[in-house]
Amino acid sequence: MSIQADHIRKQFGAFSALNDVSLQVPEGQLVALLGPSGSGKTTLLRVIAGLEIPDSGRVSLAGRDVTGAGPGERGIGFVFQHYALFRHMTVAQNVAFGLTVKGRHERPDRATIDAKVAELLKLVQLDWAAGRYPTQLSGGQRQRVALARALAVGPQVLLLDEPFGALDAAVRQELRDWLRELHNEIHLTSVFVTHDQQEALEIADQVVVFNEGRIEQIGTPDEVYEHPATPFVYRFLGKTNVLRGEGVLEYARPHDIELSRESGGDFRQAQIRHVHLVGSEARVEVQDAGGLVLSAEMPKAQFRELAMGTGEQVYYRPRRVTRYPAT
Ligand SMILES: Nc1ncnc2c1ncn2[C@@H]1O[C@H](COP(=O)(O)OP(=O)(O)OP(=O)(O)O)[C@@H](O)[C@H]1O
Repeated sequence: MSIQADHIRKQFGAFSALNDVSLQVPEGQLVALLGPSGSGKTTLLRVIAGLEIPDSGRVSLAGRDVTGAGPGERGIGFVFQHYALFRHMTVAQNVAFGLTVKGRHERPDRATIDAKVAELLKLVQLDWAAGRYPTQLSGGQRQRVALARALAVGPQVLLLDEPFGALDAAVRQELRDWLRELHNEIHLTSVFVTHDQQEALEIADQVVVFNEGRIEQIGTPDEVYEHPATPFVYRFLGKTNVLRGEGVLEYARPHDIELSRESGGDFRQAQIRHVHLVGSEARVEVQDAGGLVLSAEMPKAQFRELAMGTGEQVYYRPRRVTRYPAT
């Protein structure tokens, strides 16, 4: 089911949480709402879900205006950061919950529910855990149960609010890859909120970048990363070297700062201030004669070839510079 939000405004008292936000999610896409804390991502998700009524604007699902419809009438599944599983129910009972509480006429029979639960647990790779209780599972496993539970009622749209926010880095990465694969399999129109750039860039079809209740840019991960529309998007999506901060703004990514032992061409002289070796990367901080401090990143092997260390003279050149008019 496609989602369309048109000119949404939402105030909380004098505070403008959403300020004329418009967004289109084509059927079957996985879209990330990305932005700093308080920028309005969750509010938009709640407006789409019908948990929050916008002051003005329109929400349509599959072309049908649902602005005034309650959450129950929208065919939406939810997964939140804090997996609200029922502790006294097994995994299978948790997944079955949405089906068992349906009205008598809509409720499938027991055998159909059992078959659906088995199918969903297989989908989230937890068929072995059907009889366990939530406390006997890891955080990542619980989040997969929450997802299976959301899918059980056959939603047309899935909304995820920081679904992996409470988990540690390795589990996050694993669930991220897994969610992308799951999405490739079931193609359910999905919107997820995150403040993690990497997460958005890695798994979304489209990334929507929020800032202070407005959308700064919408594009594929490659579009927003390679061609950030505004200085805010550039800075939010990765480490930024500010080559010039007045008049015209000039930014460069650390991996676009080239270092050399040799002078010449457009290389400028600098001194190495720090070297951090992190995993397979070398992060090198240099300071040039004008006092400008820059961060350069390269594969460790490449840095070793330079055979240089802290305090030594080096030459640098930004390979790629992005310019914005100063506002
Ligand atoms: N019910 C409410 N009453 C008053 N203010 C609210 C309410 N809900 C949200 N806000 C405010 O609206 C702003 C946007 O909140 P929202 O939750 O949409 O941000 P977010 O981008 O999802 O941030 P986070 O990543 O921290 O969840 C915040 O400043 C928040 O304090």
